[in-house]
Amino acid sequence: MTTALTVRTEELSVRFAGVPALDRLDLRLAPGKIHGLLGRNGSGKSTLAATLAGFRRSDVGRVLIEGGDLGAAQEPYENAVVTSRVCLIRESGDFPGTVPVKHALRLASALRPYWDADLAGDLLDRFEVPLNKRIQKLSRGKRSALGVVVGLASRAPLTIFDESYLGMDVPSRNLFYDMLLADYTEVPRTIVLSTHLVGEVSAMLEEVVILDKGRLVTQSPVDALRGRGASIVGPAAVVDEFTAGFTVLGEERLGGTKSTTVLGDLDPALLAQAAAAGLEIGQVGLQDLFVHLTGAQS
Ligand SMILES: Nc1ncnc2c1ncn2[C@@H]1O[C@H](COP(=O)(O)OP(=O)(O)OP(=O)(O)O)[C@@H](O)[C@H]1O
Repeated sequence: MTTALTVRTEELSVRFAGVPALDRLDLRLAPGKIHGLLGRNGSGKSTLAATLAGFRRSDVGRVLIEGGDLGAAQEPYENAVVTSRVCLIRESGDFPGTVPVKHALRLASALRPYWDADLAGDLLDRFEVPLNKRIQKLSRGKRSALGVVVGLASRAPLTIFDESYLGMDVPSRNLFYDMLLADYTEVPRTIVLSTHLVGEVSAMLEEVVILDKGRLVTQSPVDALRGRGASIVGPAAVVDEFTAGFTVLGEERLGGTKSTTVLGDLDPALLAQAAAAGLEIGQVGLQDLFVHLTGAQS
């Protein structure tokens, strides 16, 4: 049984040729949760993932990892005790291309103190990754699946998937999400899913970190974030009247019925007024909030 790790960053900045990819980030990733690391292309997700995993050094500020069998806070960079407990899976795979899959698995099992060989075998079967094929001969999707197998079977107390599953087709991604949830329930650990496919992963996430141009836009439990908006459904004219004055995130129409997504708190008096007017109030989708907060186009 592994013990989940806590991650903190203090004023974390990483620059490339003087240009900040991460700009003074103060974060805390609570242990034993599934965190979404969300941001548009170039927002700094991969840089943050690599810095948390100790692949990259910070220019200013620091990353601290603590809890579990690590105890007191330690920095991951050039720290083998920490990095053996942190598994970062990137889309590139980071595997040597010339060796067969089974060699890569042997290497992973030697490096990972919580490796579960039975789980690795089961996942390889489910994703149909051939053991004897050289990694460079695998299709992009199967290479991604190998990354996912290693990431899950490592059972690392901090596991980060940096868009590692994007090369997989939809059925394989759905299998990944199912296997991740099942194994996380059995062996809770701190999971970070970096993605811009917000709609696909939103049901799994407990907390989100949203980055934009290297800056922290928000860090929040998903429910609290969803509570920052609402969808109002009902006859179009009534919806329009009710939502006048709110910031509108999106609108959809089906015949005379309209659904408008708004930002802002709806207090109990307003909710009662909406119900009396025959309107239905629902939760706002994470994707809509993400688009609004980052100025992205859906
Ligand atoms: N090795 C590098 N050298 C120079 N600039 C880099 C390097 N890696 C990242 N950057 C820059 O840092 C910024 C953040 O990039 P990063 O890859 O972390 O973003 P991302 O959110 O993961 O993007 P994507 O979703 O497109 O993968 C970008 O402006 C990128 O061009």
